[in-house]
This record gives sequence, structure tokens and C-alpha cells, in this order.
Amino acid sequence: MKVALLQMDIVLGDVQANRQKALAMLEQGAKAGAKLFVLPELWTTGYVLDQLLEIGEPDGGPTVTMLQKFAKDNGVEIVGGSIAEIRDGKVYNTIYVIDSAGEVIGKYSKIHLVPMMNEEKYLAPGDKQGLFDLSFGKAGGIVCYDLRFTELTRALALKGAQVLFVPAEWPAVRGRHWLILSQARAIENQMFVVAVNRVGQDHSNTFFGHSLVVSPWGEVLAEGSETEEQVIIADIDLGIVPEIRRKVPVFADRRPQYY
Ligand SMILES: O=C(O)CCC(=O)C(=O)O
Repeated sequence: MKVALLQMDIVLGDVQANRQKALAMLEQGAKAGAKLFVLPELWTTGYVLDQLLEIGEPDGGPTVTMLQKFAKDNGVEIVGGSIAEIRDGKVYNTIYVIDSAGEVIGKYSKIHLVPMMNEEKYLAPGDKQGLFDLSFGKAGGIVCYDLRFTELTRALALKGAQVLFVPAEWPAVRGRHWLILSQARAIENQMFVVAVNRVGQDHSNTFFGHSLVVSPWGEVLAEGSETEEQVIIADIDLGIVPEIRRKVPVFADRRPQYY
């Protein structure tokens, strides 16, 4: 399966400009033969947390409609990064997952809000795990800071996820954590990790880029640069997951009665 990671810069607060940029990058990925597309966290707005209530979108808004049309026209699946979703007068940081017929087949709202970025002042936390049935099988979705909470990814793996998608806006000051945690989640859960970060800067942070695809054996199959916008393409062979889980049987050897 060919996956495209849209490592984009984000124009702060300019939803229209970000949509146009994402569309151009989606087209670039489709030309390269990608069948599954993943976008970064809050890619339509960036971290303008105090504006999200005005510029966020309810279900069925223009951003998700644009992604649905692209998915249907091109017969591809999309993990629509995360966008600011307005629900019951609150803002959620939500991944939309769209199938190749253009249907929204799942959503996940970021569970762990980031104190270092004051998210809890502006965002409401999700309360459900993101487990999705895609054409290749089960996949999990988490957002950025969620990557630090090993229990959440393990719960998704125990429910059958073989791929983990991680849209992010991860800052460069903690860049090493991004690389190590992405590889750790892949190795300990014997799953592919497809982690998509933004590049560029906002008022408070320089972002780290280095979007990456890690195999269940811990190999980095593809990695973006630190500063450049890029459509990163990687080939994922899900056939190796059962093979690795047989070779090093950590799931069979768990002893949860002692944890
Ligand atoms: O955990 C971190 O260091 C970064 C988290 C973050 O930037 C986010 O969740 O948006």
C-alpha cells in the first residue's frame, strides 16, 4: 500500500489558503500513485487557539467535504489530519477518516490536551478511542501529544490495529522525543506508525517536520526533512505484521494480571 504524508507548512488562521495548499499536495501524491493520504494536526488553522470557535467547522463543513470529494474522485482513503471541529459550542481537535467512496467512516478527537500549549483553555478533550476499519484492515488514530501515552496505543493494538496514524504539530525543541516515541510505539506494538508533522513556525514554536513511517520492526522507511514542505511517499507491506508478531511473540507473552 502506497501512503502519502503531507508534511505542510500552515498559514496561521487562513483556512482557505491551507485548503488550497493541501489540495495541491493531495494531487501531487495521487500523481505519485498514493492510495492513502495523511495530513498533520490542525492543518486548516494552525495554533490560533483563541480563534478556533470562529474558524473551526462543524461536521459536514467545507474542509471535510473537500476531502470527501478528493477521496471519491480519486478512489483513495484519507486520514484527514485533524481539524478544529465545532460540536455543542466547543472545539475538538478531530481526525476525520474517509473511505474511497468519499464516506466519513470514523472520527477521533484528541484525548490528551497539551498543558505546554494551553490547549485545555480552548479545546475540549475527546472521550473515545480512534479505531478505524480501512480497506487494508484495522488502524488506530491518535493526535500529537497522545503519542506520549503508551497505554492508548497499546489499547488500539490490542483491538487489532496494525497501523497507527499520528497527525501532529510537534515542536523542534522536543524533536528527539518525536523520533524516539514514534519508533518505540512501532516496536513495542509491532505495528506501522505513520506520523505526520508540520514544518514552519508560529508565534510560539518552530515545528520539527521529520514526518516518518516506521515499520513494526522499528525501521524508518521514510522520513521528511526538518524545514521543507514535502509529500513523502512510502510503501507499507502489512504482510510482515503477523510474521513479526510470531517471531517475537510479545502479545502472546503479555501477563496483564501483574501489571
Ligand atoms: O508532546 C509534545 O512534546 C508535543 C505535543 C504537541 O505539540 C501537541 O500535542 O500539539
